[in-house]
Amino acid sequence: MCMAINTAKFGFIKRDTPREINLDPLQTGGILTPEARQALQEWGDGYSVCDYCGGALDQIKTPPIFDFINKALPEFLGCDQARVTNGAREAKFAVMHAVCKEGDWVVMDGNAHYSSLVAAQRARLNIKLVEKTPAPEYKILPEKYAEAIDAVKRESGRAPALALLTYPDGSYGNIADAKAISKIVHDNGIPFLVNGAYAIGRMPFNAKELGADFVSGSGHKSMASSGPIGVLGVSNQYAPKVLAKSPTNKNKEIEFLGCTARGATIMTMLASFPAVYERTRPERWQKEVEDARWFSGQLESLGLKQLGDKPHDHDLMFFESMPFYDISQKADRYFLYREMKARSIHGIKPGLTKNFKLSTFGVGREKLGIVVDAFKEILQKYST
Ligand SMILES: Cc1ncc(COP(=O)(O)O)c(C=O)c1O
Repeated sequence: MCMAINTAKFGFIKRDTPREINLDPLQTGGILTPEARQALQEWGDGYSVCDYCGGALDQIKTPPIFDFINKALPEFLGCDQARVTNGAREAKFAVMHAVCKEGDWVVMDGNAHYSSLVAAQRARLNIKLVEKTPAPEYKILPEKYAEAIDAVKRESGRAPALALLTYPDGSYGNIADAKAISKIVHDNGIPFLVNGAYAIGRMPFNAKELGADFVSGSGHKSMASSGPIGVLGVSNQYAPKVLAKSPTNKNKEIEFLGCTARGATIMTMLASFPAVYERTRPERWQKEVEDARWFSGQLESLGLKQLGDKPHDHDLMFFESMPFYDISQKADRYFLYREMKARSIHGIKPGLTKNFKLSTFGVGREKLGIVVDAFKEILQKYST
């Protein structure tokens, strides 16, 4: 018998997260520009971008998706060709699936995001993680790629089919020497994928300068876009494999199942692109780095400890926060979340007190000062 579905809890739902100040690493670079917010409303109907379809997403001339994907995006990424995907993970999977075969090995940094591992597993690859240095730095050193490649050769009798670097990584915001890693990887005849989910759209980034054959980026994480959307850059050398077309449906690229971000997501990316392009200029990024370093110094003066690269070169930072952990032993583990929420500051996960990640991207010195004061007030309140 068919039961009637109770729909009472669905329909329009207001988001109640206080967002006066947002420090959530997953969100700071994805906050929409006013133009993207407008685009969301304008292009929100299903396949809205397909009014004048040219047979494939990247061929649509009106709106100017063709120009974005085939002209602006390759230039922005510093690579020969580009596509949009449904996320950084889909870009990584497309590369792995196209250039590796089942049972091959992929070498990736020990700070790699879970989505890199899952993408490799979905492509039925074996994974060798490149060792990181111990706490508190957790650095990825180029020579460790050589060691991991040699280990794969020894254990499997063949070279890895792909190497991946997370640039920067999503835990500590560490920026490894991609150029040096690229040289080692290429000297071993291995193609190189740089996952720039936290770089592309935030900071200056150029695939060719880093020595990458492929790059992946995340629109919802770093390009002020409504998710899910990502970007993929590929060199001409590997484009025939990654962008191969279907023998039956000649317009459709196999790795993207024909078309990817075909609606409001791509239109928010286009809408934000002028602002995103501007914010990645070196002088703008330098200000972000200075803000991050200032914030790190302020928190350290309160007894917290920033792990990872120091001085830090990115807005994503990991803090060990023992003073808050000590308070949680007397109060409860949600006290910090509650106190921050009461001040309309979002970003520290509920229940975390011993350590947490934060991002200062786009927050600005004034609001970062408010956050520092909030931490001070909370420490004082519970010390009495
Ligand atoms: C370093 C890194 N890469 C990739 C991803 C996944 O990005 P996407 O959601 O665009 O697939 C994340 C998500 O947190 C990440 O931290």
